[in-house]
Amino acid sequence: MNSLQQKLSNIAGVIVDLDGTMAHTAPDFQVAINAVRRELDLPGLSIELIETFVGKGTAHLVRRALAVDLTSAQVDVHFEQALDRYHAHYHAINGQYVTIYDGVQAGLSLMQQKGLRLACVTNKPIAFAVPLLQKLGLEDYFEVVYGGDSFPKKKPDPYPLLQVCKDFDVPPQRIVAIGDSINDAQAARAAGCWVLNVPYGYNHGHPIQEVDSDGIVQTLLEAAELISPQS
Ligand SMILES: O=C(O)COP(=O)(O)O
Ligand SMILES: [Mg+2]
Repeated sequence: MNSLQQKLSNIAGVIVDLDGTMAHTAPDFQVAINAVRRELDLPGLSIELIETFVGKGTAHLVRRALAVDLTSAQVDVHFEQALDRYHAHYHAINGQYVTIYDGVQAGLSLMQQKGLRLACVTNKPIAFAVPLLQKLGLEDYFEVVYGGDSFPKKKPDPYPLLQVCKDFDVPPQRIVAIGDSINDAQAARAAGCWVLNVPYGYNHGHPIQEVDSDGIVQTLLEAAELISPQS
């Protein structure tokens, strides 16, 4: 057993992030953001740029997408309506252009077979998160799902992760959080959970190797192979 496997033993539950970890959702974000920008007579943005805005919730995404060419005073003027329009556009397409990353179903299935309890904690609004999980056929893996608006605080605040620990009635050191961004790692560290990062998602344009975590796994299946409920 290597030292990472040792750390990830005696685990009771796993908290999995959604955008950039289970699902490549940036194409949906691009369609909805560019629809809002079109209504404001602004040109479309590339998926690569939009990916750097993902991970801190919808309000952050919309603000950053407006700030590409508007001053901060102009962003303030347009923000509320742009957010409303974004919600409408996103609602209309949620999941349409999304793909699941390799190893997600296999990883979640193996975690379940090992007796690990599963929660999904995302910064995506809960009204979008649950239908997306349903559409992708992933909803049944999770005992609980929390969105960025489920509580007054979202990742990188530890609050939603600590709530899962309470729900499962297990201490944070028996929980592993898995995510694609520094938000997931900071929330896990602050909660006292273990944290694994995946390298294929959206880390605000920064290499995932710069993030303080317990390890990087290539897929959720690799994570599932490392994590064990036995000490
Ligand atoms: O909506 C977002 O900002 C992304 O959310 P997630 O990476 O926490 O799933
Ligand atoms: Mg993410």
